[in-house]
Amino acid sequence: MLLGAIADDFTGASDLANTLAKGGMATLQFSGQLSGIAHDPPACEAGVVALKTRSAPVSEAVSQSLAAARWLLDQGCEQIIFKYCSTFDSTQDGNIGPVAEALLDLLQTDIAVVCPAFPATGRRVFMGHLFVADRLLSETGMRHHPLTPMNDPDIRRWLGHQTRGAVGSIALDTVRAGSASLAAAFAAEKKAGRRLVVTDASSDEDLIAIGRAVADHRLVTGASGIALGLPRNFRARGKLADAAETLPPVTGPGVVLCGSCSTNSQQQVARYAAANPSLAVDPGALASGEMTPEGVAAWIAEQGDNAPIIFSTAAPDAVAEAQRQFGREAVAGKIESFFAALAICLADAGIRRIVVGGGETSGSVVEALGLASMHVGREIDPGVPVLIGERNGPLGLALKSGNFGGPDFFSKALQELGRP
Ligand SMILES: Nc1ncnc2c1ncn2[C@@H]1O[C@H](COP(=O)(O)OP(=O)(O)O)[C@@H](O)[C@H]1O
Ligand SMILES: O=C(O)[C@@H](O)C(=O)COP(=O)(O)O
Repeated sequence: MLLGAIADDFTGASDLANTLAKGGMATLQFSGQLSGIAHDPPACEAGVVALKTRSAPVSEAVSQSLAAARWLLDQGCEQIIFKYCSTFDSTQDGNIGPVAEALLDLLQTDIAVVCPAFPATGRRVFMGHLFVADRLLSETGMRHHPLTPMNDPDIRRWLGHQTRGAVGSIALDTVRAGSASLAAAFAAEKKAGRRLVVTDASSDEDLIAIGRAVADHRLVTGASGIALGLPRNFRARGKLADAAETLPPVTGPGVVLCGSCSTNSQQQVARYAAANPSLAVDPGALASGEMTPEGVAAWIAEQGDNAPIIFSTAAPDAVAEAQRQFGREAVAGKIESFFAALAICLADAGIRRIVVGGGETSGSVVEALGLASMHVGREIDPGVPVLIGERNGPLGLALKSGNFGGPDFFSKALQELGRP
């Protein structure tokens, strides 16, 4: 393993794994529970460890990230990526800053880029501010996120709340001024003691230039865009086999599970539910025991050939009401546990294709299914690849970030999982 990554959620991990695989690296996605694979992981050039630490307490996020990093170093990784969300999902108390600083300490290094840009999905950083399409982050649906509402688009300031040390920055003009200028800017930040450097990027070319500039950095942090330029650094050193991997199609019954409440997911759910069997998860019915995973699995078994969708997706006022009634973490946990238990019932009853909406939701589902490692296949929509794991035979998954995917994503993903 040459390049190791730690992702703070599962959709983020598959987004990054997709970029590395498209860049020509033989890539595997591992689940955070490393105990099952620790001694004998399947061979790969890039390994992405998916954690569920985005909304975990800071100390847990740090300790799990360090454990994953140590494991990746033991596998021989020369560089570590810390992958967080392209909308920088976090609170003022963490977790991006504390994890990044702990990784700098572990790797005994004094500099790391911070760049959440992912232009293919409209995320750009300019003058330290994060934009989603033509809006500042704080003016998008991310201000209503159930767990990490993002109200400040200035990544330098937001990260500054989370870190012990001062945060540096490099502007787009410098990124575009050529590799010598960029290298000098990183050197200047390092000399000034600013270890985490928010770096502007607006295009794939910017990200490739940054990738070249950080070839010798032990730690790289960002969204999946930051990995665009990294595979070529290893290729230039003659380290990649460049062997094409094609995955077999996964046929068999399918299901869509969506726990994301993003604006995008709301539209995708409405579109899919209009043409397929659908069931809304009611937090109150979960709390009272009226709705159970077994009951819903039985309902799914009665549906016809069209893959049903089960969703807790709701508009911000309904989410706020459920949170007021049950508590923010409690209701999220209840819904995640429900999807996790449901996924087990379904995978053991013959479902072979599972499309999941939402990062936290995906983490619960994949961890519950006990999928230690997954192969990365073709891209379905920007940032979302086909994944294949093993549970009673091949199991095809697509883990969709709340904000990703076109309006017909769910039908497209089910089709792509089954396509040769
Ligand atoms: N109706 C709801 N009310 C309250 N919380 C919800 C509801 N539906 C989902 N959630 C919780 O909101 C969180 C959504 O996060 P996630 O799955 O990561 O989606 P996204 O990818 O959009 O961020 C999960 O913890 C989920 O359990
Ligand atoms: O970088 C991104 O936007 C995604 O890879 C990501 O992290 C997804 O997180 P969720 O939106 O919570 O699924």
